[in-house]
Order: sequence, then structure tokens, then C-alpha cells
Amino acid sequence: MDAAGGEQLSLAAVRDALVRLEDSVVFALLERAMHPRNAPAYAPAAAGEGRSLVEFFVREAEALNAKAGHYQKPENVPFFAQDLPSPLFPTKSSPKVLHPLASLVTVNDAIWKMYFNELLPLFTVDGDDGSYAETAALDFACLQVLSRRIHIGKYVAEVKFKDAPQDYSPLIQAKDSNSLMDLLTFKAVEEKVKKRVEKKARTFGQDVTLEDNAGKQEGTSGDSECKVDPTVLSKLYDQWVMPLTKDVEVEYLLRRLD
Ligand SMILES: C=C(O[C@@H]1C=C(C(=O)O)C=C[C@H]1O)C(=O)O
Repeated sequence: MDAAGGEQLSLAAVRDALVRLEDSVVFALLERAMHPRNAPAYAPAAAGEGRSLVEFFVREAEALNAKAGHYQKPENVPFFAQDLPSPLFPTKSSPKVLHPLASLVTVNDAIWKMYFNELLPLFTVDGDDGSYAETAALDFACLQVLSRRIHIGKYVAEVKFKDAPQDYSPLIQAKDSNSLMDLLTFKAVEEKVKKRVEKKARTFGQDVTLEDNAGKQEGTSGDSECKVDPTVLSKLYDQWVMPLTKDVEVEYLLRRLD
């Protein structure tokens, strides 16, 4: 993963990449929240062989991304991996820092269900503004950035393993997923992540005006004025993003000695 320092992979560099991706996650949600739910985009449609517009859009967008070489990187994982076309253009091979079985690790089915069943109702309002094509494109952007963030867990796991093989190896050999989960969990880091994403949603989600806001200091607009409720961001990370990242870490580690 270039963003995490290529061959000089370190926990600090991977964590920096995760912090930068928080901005992209917050902005993707802010953009989608500009439209109401737009239920017809999710209804099975005859034109899409019984699939919804959103699923049709994701499948077609992934085929294009595959031709452009997007899925050559282990952190870019497609939602519909079957029958994806090969890259059409030369791709620069990145340093092989991960175990070859890393490509088998995916939690995209869980991300898909979480996004449509749990998250979308939390940050979009009921309604229909007719912008279905835009809605599908914005959902794809949200799904793609969430999936990338979560699958960077493969690199996190690799660094943690390299830093302490003596601690991880016996647990991997014993296939002890629960103890692996305990060992790779850093509660203090997770608390900071939750606070920071909430703050980012509060900061990026306010209207920027040129008038003086009498009585209000910069960056202190009430949560009701934010385009996405900041607590939704901390809930998203607390309940889904971080647990799924850790599932990726455990799944990767379980294959690390194969
Ligand atoms: C990603 C890491 O592993 C775990 C998952 C975290 C996350 O998803 O943000 C944070 C801390 C760890 O419990 C890490 O240690 O940085």
C-alpha cells in the first residue's frame, strides 16, 4: 500500500493512512446525505435483470475499475469479484509485503449488508428527489472507501505480526481467533479514532459563511446544523468499521503461517 510506506511498512505509517481515510469516509457520507433515501434506486428492476439500480451501478463500475487495474492492490477489494475483467493497461507491481493468501480475505458481504440495512437509514432522510443515478454513484463511493479502509486491516495485521511473531505465532497455530482478537486490539487507539471522526464530521459538515457568526466561535456549530449527525460517524466506527477491520486482521493472521 503506497500510502502506508511501501516496503517500509510500520504501524505508525499504516495508522496515518487510516487517519487520512477518515476524511474521505466523512466526505463520502456528507455527499450522500445531500440526497434523501431514494428508495427506487434499491428496488429490483426489470432493466437490471432483476437487480436494483445501485447493484447494477456497482457491478458496472467495478468492471471498469478492474479494467483500469484498481483491484491489483490488496486493499481494493471488489464487492462482486466473479467474472471481473482483467486489467487492460500495464500496472506497476507494488512491493509484495503481504502474505499471498491476503487476496482471500474479504468482508465485503458484511460491509454491503451493514451499509444498506443499518447505516443508510441513519444518515439519510426519508424521501425521493428523483436523483437515482447520482444516488447510486454516491453509494458506490461510500462503499468503496469503507471497504478500502477496512481491508487496510491486512497491512495492520502484517505489521503487528512482524513486530511480535513470538506472540502471534502460537495463537495462529492454535487457530485461537479470540486470543488473536484480544492481542491485536488497542482500546485507547479506538477511543481516539471515535472522538476524531466525530470531530471531523462536526467540522467538515458545517456551512462555511463569510458573515461573522455572532456569539459563535469557529467550529462550534450545533450538531443539528451539521449535514451528517457527528454521532453517526462515531457509531459507524465503533459498531462496524473498527470491528470489521479487526475481523480482517484476524482472518489475515489465521492464514499468515500457511
Ligand atoms: C487498526 C488497528 O487495529 C485495531 C483496530 C482499530 C481501528 O480499526 O481503527 C484501532 C485499534 C485496534 O484495536 C490499529 O491498531 O491501529
